[in-house]
Amino acid sequence: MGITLPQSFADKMKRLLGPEYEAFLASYERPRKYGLRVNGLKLAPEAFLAMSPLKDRLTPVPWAEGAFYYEEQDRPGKHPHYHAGLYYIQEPSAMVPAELLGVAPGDRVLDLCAAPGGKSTQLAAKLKGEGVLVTNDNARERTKALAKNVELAGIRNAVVLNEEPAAIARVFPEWFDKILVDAPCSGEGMFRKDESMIAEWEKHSVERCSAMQRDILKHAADMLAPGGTLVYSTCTFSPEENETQIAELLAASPELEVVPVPLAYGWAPGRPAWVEAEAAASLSEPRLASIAGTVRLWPHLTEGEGHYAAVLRKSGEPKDGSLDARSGQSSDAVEVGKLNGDDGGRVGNRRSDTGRPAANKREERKRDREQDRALKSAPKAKDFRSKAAKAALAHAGNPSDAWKQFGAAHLHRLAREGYRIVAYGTRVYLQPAVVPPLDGLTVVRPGWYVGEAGTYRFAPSHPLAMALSADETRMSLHYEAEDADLIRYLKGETLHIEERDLRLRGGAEGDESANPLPSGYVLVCVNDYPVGWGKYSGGGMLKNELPAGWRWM
Ligand SMILES: C[S@@+](CC[C@H](N)C(=O)[O-])C[C@H]1O[C@@H](n2cnc3c(N)ncnc32)[C@H](O)[C@@H]1O
Repeated sequence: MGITLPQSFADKMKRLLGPEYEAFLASYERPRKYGLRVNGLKLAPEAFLAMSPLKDRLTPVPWAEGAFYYEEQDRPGKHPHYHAGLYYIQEPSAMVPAELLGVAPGDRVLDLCAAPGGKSTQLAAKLKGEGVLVTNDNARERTKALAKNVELAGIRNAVVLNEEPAAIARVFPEWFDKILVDAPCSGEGMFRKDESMIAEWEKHSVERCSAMQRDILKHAADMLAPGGTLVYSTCTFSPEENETQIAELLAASPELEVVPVPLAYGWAPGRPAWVEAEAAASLSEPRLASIAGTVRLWPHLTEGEGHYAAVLRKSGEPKDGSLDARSGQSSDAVEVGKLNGDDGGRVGNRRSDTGRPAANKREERKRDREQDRALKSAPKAKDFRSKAAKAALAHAGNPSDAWKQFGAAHLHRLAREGYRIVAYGTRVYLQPAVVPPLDGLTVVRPGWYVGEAGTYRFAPSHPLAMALSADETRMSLHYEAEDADLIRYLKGETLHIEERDLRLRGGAEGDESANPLPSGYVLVCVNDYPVGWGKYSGGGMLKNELPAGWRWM
């Protein structure tokens, strides 16, 4: 066998599994499974299959919407479709918890232990842009990857936090319809996927993880609205982190009950008999037995790595009646706040985030300088903007106005209902209107980061580009995935374009005069899906606006 399991782990599994142990052990001889999940926020699985070079090599993961197994050599992370956020690479078993949560458009959803964001992107796709996703991780560094994945996936209705669950519970008591606790765990189910997890396991004991899980679950239960659903999941086998956690939660929260997971695809029932004695004694016989309704994914029985999941429901009816009724009113109110733990809407843009060698960064800076020089010497298009439009651009001071002016000039029928504009300094975000004040919380993203208001111009953000559709912009440029110019764009280079290739649309709110094109921001797309902004000022040269941290390396 390629993998050497820790002896104490092997002994424990042998004791737990009895005659099944040999089959379990044999699963370590088989290759791990690779999965990707099509981003339903951007396109349907059929549309993806119709254009993907992988189409004949993908086979469906039966338990997740738009999910497929791929082969190791396919390397889907190295393709323009990946840079357009058309799919997320995710281990197939890890897709189960978000499927079990039953999220529907309009729900208030919390992903409490979310980084790097695989399940958040899955949950957001189920919201279809309606309702809100609060996504959190208590590890500051990890929230950078979380925010970046939220933005790559084009999620508009997410708030990203970097907090302990107790602090979030103070702001959101009984507030969420759906909560996912994908808990930090000892990772025993991941030994085959990632051997470094074995060393991690030796560091993070089952006992230490159990204590963390108990604390997280307690606060999660406090944040669940009456009638709401909570899914608890781990990627470990140890009963202390699985069935025992659920037993303790049921004992502490009489209003929670297990919703049995239907068994299919080789999934196996949870094991009430494995609950530790003290926890078992604190439950009535039927409540203890109900833990059989939780689910175990064993690598020898199903096509994925080891996982555990439990679905729990809180008794009672949702407080304010229909979820739709609570979806919030649109508002133009501007809130000016300070971003705690601010990484400035530039997660992908900060040098320290890239983890790349200094030589690469020097090259990038050199390329940027060359690009600026080339653009300065290119012939300029006539500036057709009216005097009033130019004056309006020097808005000096109000970030909200700057955003609106940008919208009038560059966007086309962007729906804004259900969002409020929130300004943190000069940065502008659109926040789902139902979100309460986030005072006292470490906020990584208070909403959809749409751009930054400078004194004379509004710079649209990369996350704005990633969450738009081409139809919502006034100018877009479309490439096939194989086009060498597209790869050059993704590498940060200036492009030479034919003006006639720009696709133009009318002004926002019917205002065709705001900015007679072609001049200004262009949404660059692979097929119909955005990969970033370019800036066109005539002369056939498109300035590359892709932030350094988002480029193809
Ligand atoms: C299994 S990972 C989450 C994976 C993630 N759900 C995904 O699908 O990409 C568990 C996460 O919990 C975070 N975590 C650990 N303790 C936490 C706590 N007390 N509150 C919130 N998050 C915590 C860890 O930093 C880690 O990112």
